[in-house]
Amino acid sequence: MRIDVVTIFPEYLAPLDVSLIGKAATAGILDIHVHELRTWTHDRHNTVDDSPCGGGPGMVMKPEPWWEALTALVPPGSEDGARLIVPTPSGRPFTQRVAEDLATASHLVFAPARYEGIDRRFIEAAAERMPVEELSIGDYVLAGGEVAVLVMVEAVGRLLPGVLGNAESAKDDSFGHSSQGGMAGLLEGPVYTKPANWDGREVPPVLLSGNHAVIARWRRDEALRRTAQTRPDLIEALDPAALDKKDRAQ
Ligand SMILES: COC(=O)c1ccnc(N)c1
Repeated sequence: MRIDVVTIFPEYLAPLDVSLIGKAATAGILDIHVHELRTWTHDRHNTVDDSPCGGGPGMVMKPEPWWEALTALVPPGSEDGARLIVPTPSGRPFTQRVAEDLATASHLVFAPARYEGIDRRFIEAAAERMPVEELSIGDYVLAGGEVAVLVMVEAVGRLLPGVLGNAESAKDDSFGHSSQGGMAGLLEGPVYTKPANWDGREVPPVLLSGNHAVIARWRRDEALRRTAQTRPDLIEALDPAALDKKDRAQ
């Protein structure tokens, strides 16, 4: 997968060079390129923004530099498999399922905006050439979309084959939200490791029983319990077929 990020703060994306995403890039699984938006400006001040039409506070990012950047990174005729991702608080929620969908793309271009956002006409023109996803990482406003790009690249990148070692395989995501396996759509329950007794607190005996069927049932019950307590909306969203009769009895 090729990833292009266009930003006026390239240094914000430096963390992409470390940890698993950095390893994936080194291994050639991810081909990540960060670009300075001002590369595609031509005036003396490298202007990327201007005052909002119709008045109002702040500044709006001009469409021209973004359009030139997108055209350079996705030349006409090479749109197949390319998707433009625009991080914005007014986008649809970025979820594990969205990450799994984006992981199927061959080319992602991220357009993190600063200020009050990007002139709408850029989004509309881009949507005539390739799928455009306006995505939010949560219900809060950031100074810029770069942090959201880091979140999305990590969530998507870790799903690509070969990025995670077997030990951390994404198909058994241990922090919930995986849409695979028996925990599909549930939050993960509590996890434990050695010692069996710490601070006078015992590991649940079932986990030491060696009975894998009973352990799997206990883990699913705990996942259901935590999901019902923390995110009852996820229970509502569950496919009824995914709940067996024991679940329904709960
Ligand atoms: C400027 O971008 C944001 O403020 C932003 C982007 C993505 N998700 C959010 N919740 C905020």
